[in-house]
Amino acid sequence: MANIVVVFHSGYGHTQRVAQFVAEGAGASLLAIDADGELPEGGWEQLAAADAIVMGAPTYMAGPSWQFKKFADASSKVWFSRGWQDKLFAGFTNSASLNGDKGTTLAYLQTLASQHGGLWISLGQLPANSKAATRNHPNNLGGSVGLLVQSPSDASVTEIPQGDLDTARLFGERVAAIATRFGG
Ligand SMILES: Cc1cc2nc3c(=O)[nH]c(=O)nc-3n(C[C@H](O)[C@H](O)[C@H](O)COP(=O)(O)O)c2cc1C
Repeated sequence: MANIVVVFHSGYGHTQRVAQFVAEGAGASLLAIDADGELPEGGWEQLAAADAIVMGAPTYMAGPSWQFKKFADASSKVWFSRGWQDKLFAGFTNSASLNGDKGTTLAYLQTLASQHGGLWISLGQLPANSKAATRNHPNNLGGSVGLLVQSPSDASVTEIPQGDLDTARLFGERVAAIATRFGG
């Protein structure tokens, strides 16, 4: 079975719930970036051993949270030694608005993976964008580069639209299937 790590930051718990669904689908371990932008002890070693790294962050002001960015900046040490070269990568973001400029966060995550010499796994799901489509349908937000999730601004962590959570689980399954194909 492939060794997949979901590394994420979540300020208020919503992105953490999404990370749990991705991890469930992928059979992955969760690695949380804390409120100071730090990994727990052994976190960097866990990432070094991973076949695939799924990166997740909430969208704050049109980009990843500063805690995620601190993690990304700290990964420059790994970048320099090409430690993540040819690993599989994927990414997700969550924000309050339907759009909310999530695209810039995903583009950032994809670019970060590319700086590390990684291979990017896209979402791989058709959008549910017909008149009949609802927020209960997978990929109702129409992502392609990665997973998009909306947590309405007044929603508790248990009120994230089910279709987005289903999208997250399916995305995790895709990452696992591809990692296995790559020999993970
Ligand atoms: C500082 C800050 C900036 C935010 N900026 C955006 C934004 O640009 N677009 C958006 O749709 N939501 C924005 N939000 C809403 C969050 O993305 C949303 O509440 C998300 O669910 C938070 O995830 P978390 O609970 O994992 O921290 C912002 C929230 C905060 C605290």
